[in-house]
Amino acid sequence: MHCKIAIDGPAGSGKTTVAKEIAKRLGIDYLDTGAMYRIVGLYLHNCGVSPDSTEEIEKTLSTVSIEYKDGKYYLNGKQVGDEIRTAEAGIYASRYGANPVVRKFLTKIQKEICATRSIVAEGRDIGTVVMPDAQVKIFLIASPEVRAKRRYEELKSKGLEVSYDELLKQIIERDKLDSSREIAPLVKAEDAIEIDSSNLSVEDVVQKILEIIKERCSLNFQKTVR
Ligand SMILES: Nc1ncnc2c1ncn2[C@@H]1O[C@H](COP(=O)(O)OP(=O)(O)OP(=O)(O)O)[C@@H](O)[C@H]1O
Ligand SMILES: Nc1ccn([C@@H]2O[C@H](COP(=O)(O)O)[C@@H](O)[C@H]2O)c(=O)n1
Repeated sequence: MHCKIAIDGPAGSGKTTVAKEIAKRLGIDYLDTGAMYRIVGLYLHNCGVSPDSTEEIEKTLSTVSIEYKDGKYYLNGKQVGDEIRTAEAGIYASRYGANPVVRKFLTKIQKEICATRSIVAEGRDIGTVVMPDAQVKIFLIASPEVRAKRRYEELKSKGLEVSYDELLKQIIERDKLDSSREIAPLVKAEDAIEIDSSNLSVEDVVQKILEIIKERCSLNFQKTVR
């Protein structure tokens, strides 16, 4: 039986870092659904389509293909790079991600990817919409200040000129957009376990989640989990 692990939470709480590490240790696939919203948000923005124009979005997406193969994402057959990792792409993802047509388009693809394998999927609505039947649902949080500081360190380490105050403002804006939208808002699933990573190391969080997975999934841990 496949083991489905859903990790939801706000920007910068550590979902990607933790999900990737858990997938690696268990030898299963990992899906970053945020990357898919970033791809679509950036594409629609660059096409000059307004986030509110459902008809135009529908028409534009009818010629778009998003694929996921071996941990890489492809837009119309071309592999996507770091251009989706900017703060601006995150804002576009949030803005267009509130549109029902965008959510329907991406949720269908995400469900298809998750249906056929054991997987760790991370995002905002995995435990509530994409994989409501997941055996393990984690709601990973951290204070906005801690998340902004982490993002600041991360972007600085990539040589980007960033302002902590600006990042904090963007994180608070994205939190608001993600949790207040009508469709598939960022909300803790009833059966999700909340973990506050504000004062935990990455390893602490990974170990906590692996313990929960061990209890609920019959994956062969002997050979994979250290
Ligand atoms: N527990 C932690 N302690 C310290 N740093 C962390 C922790 N978890 C993640 N980080 C760091 O914080 C930054 C953001 O982490 P990550 O990208 O995994 O967050 P995220 O929740 O996926 O964010 P987003 O939703 O915006 O993609 C990364 O540089 C990561 O290394
Ligand atoms: N399942 C998801 C995942 C992401 N989003 C939106 O995309 C933005 C970027 O996500 P990151 O994880 O890369 O930060 C995010 O702020 C959400 O607005 C979503 O709606 N559903």
